[in-house]
Parts: sequence; structure tokens; C-alpha cells
Amino acid sequence: MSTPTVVVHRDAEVLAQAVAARLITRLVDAQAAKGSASIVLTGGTIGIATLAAVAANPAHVAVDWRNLDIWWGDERYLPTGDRERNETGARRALLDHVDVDPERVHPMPAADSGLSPEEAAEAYAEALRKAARPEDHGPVPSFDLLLLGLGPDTHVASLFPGMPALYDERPVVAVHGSPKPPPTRISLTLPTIRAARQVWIVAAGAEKATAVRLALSDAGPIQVPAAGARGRQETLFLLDRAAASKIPPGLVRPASP
Ligand SMILES: O=C1O[C@H](COP(=O)(O)O)[C@@H](O)[C@H](O)[C@H]1O
Repeated sequence: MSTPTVVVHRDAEVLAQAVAARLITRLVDAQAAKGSASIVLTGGTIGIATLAAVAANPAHVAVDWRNLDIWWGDERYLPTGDRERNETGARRALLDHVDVDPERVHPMPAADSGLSPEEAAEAYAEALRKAARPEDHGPVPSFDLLLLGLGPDTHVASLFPGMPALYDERPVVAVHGSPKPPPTRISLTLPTIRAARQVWIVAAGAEKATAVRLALSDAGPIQVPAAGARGRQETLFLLDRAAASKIPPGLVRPASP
């Protein structure tokens, strides 16, 4: 697992634009190296703002969107098209505006799928298993990029402190009784998150500052799920100044004047 690098931008708007530019470069580089790429999307305020910034950045045309597999890190278990679904937010902000291959967009099942949350989690795990290649050495692909938001309680994806999902070794799990609404969710687990080549944790706002500090500490992942979210090759904490305000100064690389 990689040691995190922290990059700080002036405010949430600049952060979203900077992450968007970085994301475009990451996908272009991965596609140049291998022909295709994979990304795992997050929901949340800055996560969706970042996707909107990708759509607004003229450089997004450099990405071969049809040669991209798009997955989600977690989903709120709500009906298709519900405004609170992470999928709905991502489609409105970005996916409806670029030429993706619908076969390569992999939303987590919705509450109107006819599946129980457990069956939905197993179906998503099966889709990941089918997409994994021998060189991935595991049941899920080595995603080129996995994006995560960060909750004030240090949750990432739908992995909340102390909850059973954090003890689960399966690739995808159903989450019941989430402290943040809605209560029922589907989430990748930490082993799946750690299969990604790059994990970027994106956070903005003073209400995230303590969570950021804890996520960079040596706290255990049961108490601080974000402390267990690390990429195989690279882990980036991409923050605005307010979210970075409680971390030791030596760890920070300021990026915006
Ligand atoms: O519920 C969720 O929350 C987190 C963080 O959201 P934010 O609005 O506080 O930025 C998000 O990363 C996760 O995907 C989502 O389901």
C-alpha cells in the first residue's frame, strides 16, 4: 500500500477544477499505456462537483470515453433515477455529456431492481469478478483510478466507523443502518478499494478537517475507515485549505496560491 501524498488547493471550486484536470490526465495516460482505462466514481458534494468540472474542461475530449470502464465505490439503495443516487448525480454532471459506451458503465443495482441489497451486492461483486483479468491476481480489477469522498465521521464509500462492512472480506457488501441517510446502501469494501492502482480522497470544507487529520494518522480502519483507503501505487489526499487546516504542516504540498 502506498503512503499518502497531500495536495492543497485554495478553495472547493479550485479543488474541483484541479482534480478534474488531474483526472483527465490520469485517464489519458492509462489509455495511452494500455488502450483502455477504468475508474471508480464517488458521490458526495465535491465528488459530483469534480465530475461537473471534468465536463466543463475542454481537455476532456482527450479521453477516449468509449474505452473506459466506469464503476461506483458506493451507492444509496434507492430507485433508479432518484436524485440522491450517486449514479444519478454522475450521469447529470458528466456521463450524459460524454460519449461513454453504455455497456461499460456499471452502476450498482437500484432499489427497484427486484434484488435485495444483499443480492445487489453479490451481483456487483460478480460483475467485478468477470471484469478482473489474470494479471489482477484477485476477484476485482486493478482500477486505474478510484475516487473517494470523505465524511466528517471519516467514512469513505459507504464504510462507516465501527460497522460490520469493515470486517467483511467480500468485494462488495450491503450496508444497513447507515448513520447518514439513506440507511440502506451498497459499498465496495476496503480490500476492493485497495486493489486500485491509485486512490484519490477528495475533501473540501472545515467540517472535514478533523476527518482528514485522522485519515492521515495511524488510526485503524475500523475506527477511521479513511485511514484504510490506500492505493497500490499511489494515494492522494486532494484538499482545499479548510479541509487541510488540521494536518501537520510538513505533510502538505500547497498547490494553489
Ligand atoms: O453518502 C456519501 O457521502 C460521501 C461524502 O459526501 P459529502 O457530500 O460529505 O462530500 C460520499 O463520498 C459517498 O460516496 C456518498 O455515498
